[in-house]
Amino acid sequence: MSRTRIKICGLTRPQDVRAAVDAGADAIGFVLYPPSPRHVSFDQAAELAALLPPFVTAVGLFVNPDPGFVDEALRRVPLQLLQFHGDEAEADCARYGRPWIRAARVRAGVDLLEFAACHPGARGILLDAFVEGYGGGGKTFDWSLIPAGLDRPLILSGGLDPENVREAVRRVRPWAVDVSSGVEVAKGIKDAAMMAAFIAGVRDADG
Ligand SMILES: O=C(O)c1ccccc1NCC(=O)[C@H](O)[C@H](O)COP(=O)(O)O
Repeated sequence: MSRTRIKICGLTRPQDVRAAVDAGADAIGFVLYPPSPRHVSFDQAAELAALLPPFVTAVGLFVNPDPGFVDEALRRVPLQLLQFHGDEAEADCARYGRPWIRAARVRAGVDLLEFAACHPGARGILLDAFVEGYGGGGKTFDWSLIPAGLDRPLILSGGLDPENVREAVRRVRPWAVDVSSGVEVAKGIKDAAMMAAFIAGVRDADG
């Protein structure tokens, strides 16, 4: 069984990027969505992404972006993966010719298999809670709503933290987990000990 990959999202400080990498994160998410309190500018994101060693993925996070905004981000920030977290259709994501993951905000009545079918080009589907402001809400969703038979990597997100991540991994067995609020002392300010505890919990659940 392959180990669960780990994305930590919403980093804004170099020391937090270094701590996340040292703790074993596989991917680092940069919020390129100005309304978010975790938003970073292209220059900030470029500085932070430059700290990533080989084999740690820089993820650019967008919410319903104008195409020109993403084009400029791709010119100025060394991103290996795009994450679309709004209401984007397949074509809105595919137009950049870069690998992407597509977030689904989960609540009762959302057909996740249909959602995935509407996003055939997405490398993975990130399942997040349905929160105000699109994401980063620190809220879990009912994991029993996750259907069997998703045809590509599932990234479990939404309200994960060092205390619940073992149960999350053991129950859902996702390809990856994603966390933001659960390893923070304030929005955008990550805590090294909390990140290390989160990753240790994932490794513990992987066995
Ligand atoms: O992090 C944000 O501020 C954010 C704002 C708007 C859309 C998405 C956002 N984050 C996307 C992520 O991938 C978060 O890690 C995910 O929503 C989980 O957040 P949390 O529940 O706080 O762990």
